[in-house]
Amino acid sequence: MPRQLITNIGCLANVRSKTKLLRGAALAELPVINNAFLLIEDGIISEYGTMQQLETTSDKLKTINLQAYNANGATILPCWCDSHTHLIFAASREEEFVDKIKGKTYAEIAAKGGGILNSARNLNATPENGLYEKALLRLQELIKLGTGAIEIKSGYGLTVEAELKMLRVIKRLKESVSIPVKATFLGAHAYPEKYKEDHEGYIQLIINEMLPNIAAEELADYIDVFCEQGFFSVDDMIRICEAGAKYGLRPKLHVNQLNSIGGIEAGIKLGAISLDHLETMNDAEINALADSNTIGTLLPTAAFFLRMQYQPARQLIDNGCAIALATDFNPGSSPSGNMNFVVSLSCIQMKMLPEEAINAATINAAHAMEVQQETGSITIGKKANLIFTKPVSSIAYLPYSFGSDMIDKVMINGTFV
Ligand SMILES: N=CN[C@@H](CCC(=O)O)C(=O)O
Ligand SMILES: [Zn+2]
Repeated sequence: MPRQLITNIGCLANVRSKTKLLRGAALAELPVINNAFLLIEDGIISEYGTMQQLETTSDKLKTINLQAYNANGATILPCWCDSHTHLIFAASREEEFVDKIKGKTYAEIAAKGGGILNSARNLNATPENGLYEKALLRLQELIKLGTGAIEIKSGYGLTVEAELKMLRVIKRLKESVSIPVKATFLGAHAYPEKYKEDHEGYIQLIINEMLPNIAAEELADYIDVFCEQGFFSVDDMIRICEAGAKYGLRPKLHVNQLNSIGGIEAGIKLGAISLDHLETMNDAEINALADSNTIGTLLPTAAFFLRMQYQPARQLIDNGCAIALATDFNPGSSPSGNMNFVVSLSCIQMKMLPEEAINAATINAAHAMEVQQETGSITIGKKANLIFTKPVSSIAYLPYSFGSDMIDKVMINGTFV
């Protein structure tokens, strides 16, 4: 691939010489270079600076095989990293959406076989190829919306075969797209119908059947549990994560979505890389998270779609927690994988500063899926996974203009998609 020189960048945002997880006041610092250039070699960022510096130190850039692209004043930022999705599903669930409009709660819908079990029935009936085709289309659409790294969970299978099927689909996606993809095993998403009265039996199935098979095929990077009243208890979560740890799977966990039942404290003790959702947090839990190395991943579109209280982002940031933002893309509680909207919503409803939201959706989110050495900032040696915006008056215009498509082009590994 030729070397690419991008010139006349109005604002090159999130430029960092070092990769570091951000917390507290540092989350609000978004380093930028105005009137910048960027050099890409073999899809990797190799140099950047001001246009003035380019004119004075341009010897290296005068060699042959240089492809030039004039950004004409566009803002360029690293692609979004979406560190929490349920991208593999067989069918949408808009009938439940209408039921909710008519007054049913998430818990009521789940209790009568809707929700996760509805998705599991559909997924079990869908062949692997069909699931793969649908998921690939969704993923290609998300990349065009600026997503340059993604985590995808299983958890709509809930049988040995169907959980393996989902994870095999994720493995195929890893091979088909050129962005980093991480796979999380979420067999403990809900108790399936067959094990409604035998929770212990299902936990045994996860530990003794699912996990060994997943490990044998090397299908998962992480393990997840939906720790919630009516789903998996804290003790269940501990047992399942300890079993996952034997196969080297670090936890990324669903906790404190509806109720605070001890998932934060246990998740931190389990060494979770991230604790996700966090709509319901008390002061002690916020302090415990702040004192830990675990990242709190906020999923504001799930709160938006379920008409719940938003995550207490201000309190979390002001108390020193490291936070990331993600879409939670799934057919039940967040049927959108649009990170641009997540960033807007975080500013509008959770009072995050635009700089905080952009950092939480890029560099911190990259840490929440351990791709921070590959992407998440404009750093020499990282992938040229970049968002080129339409003309904007400032960085704040991006979240401010919610619902408008402000992306002009997306580049993945140095190639426009
Ligand atoms: N809360 C648990 N799991 C998903 C929702 C799953 C569903 O409703 O299908 C979530 O993260 O919101
Ligand atoms: Zn989720």
